[in-house]
Amino acid sequence: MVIHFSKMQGLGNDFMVIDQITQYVRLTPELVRSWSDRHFGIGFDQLLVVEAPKKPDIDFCYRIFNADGSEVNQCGNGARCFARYVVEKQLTAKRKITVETNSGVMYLTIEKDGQVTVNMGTPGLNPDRIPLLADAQSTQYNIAVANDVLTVGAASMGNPHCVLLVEDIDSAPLETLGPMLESHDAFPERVNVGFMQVISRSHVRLRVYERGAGETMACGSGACAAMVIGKLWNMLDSQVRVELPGGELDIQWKGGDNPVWMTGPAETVYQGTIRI
Ligand SMILES: N[C@@H](CCC[C@H](N)C(=O)O)C(=O)O
Repeated sequence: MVIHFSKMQGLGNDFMVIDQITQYVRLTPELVRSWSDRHFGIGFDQLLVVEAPKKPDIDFCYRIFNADGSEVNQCGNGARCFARYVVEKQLTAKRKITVETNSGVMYLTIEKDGQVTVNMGTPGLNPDRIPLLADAQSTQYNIAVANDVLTVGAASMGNPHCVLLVEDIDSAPLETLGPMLESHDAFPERVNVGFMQVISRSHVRLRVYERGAGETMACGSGACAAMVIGKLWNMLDSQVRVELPGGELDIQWKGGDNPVWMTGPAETVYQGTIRI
């Protein structure tokens, strides 16, 4: 059987995208891992799957798998690629697209310049929603890691994130702390780990060690979570430029129950087929 796919990227966070409307493949963690392998497979951080809507008022269902084969509920850079994919593949002619993920509904808008704006929804700050094992909601949590206690912020953007403030992201101990925090007992569903350097109230630098994928060139939901946490720490304004190794995102959040808005690029790298 031959599967048609697109290879896409948003700020270097790269994806294999498949359409499960006009073709069908039974996805298993083993198959996803074999495709994600950068030496023996196609190579990607996440697999994005386009499915037919299950409800009225929804255009598509959007499923996400990490490189390690785990299925997750959110991918911000992926959402921008998803919007470009369904239009390029002529699955819709709409420029405003409503998609349903396992964690809720997302609204994607393709701008005139080709960038995509995503309504990422309201951040979840309650520990149960993140999920994080903590007695009460707080803007800062102390986590014991390797004979040290780290102070982190935590939020759900549909997926779990924790964020550490660092002086310089280039020298941040991402390779050691990233995996330790990713699978720390305090985060029962594991966590994406952001290292944020605040440059000014409207500009941060960020590196993210992603759950199930390791360090990526950019993490859209991680950029949103970092902005939310930086604003809760009163270090950031409502509109912030988040600079990641792969490029920049514009993130807006007015606080409270307002949604987080993310704008950035998305691009098809090539289209291909693979036999399974
Ligand atoms: N790269 C993504 C996030 C992908 C999922 C994440 N690794 C998780 O496990 O939650 C983004 O751009 O948001």
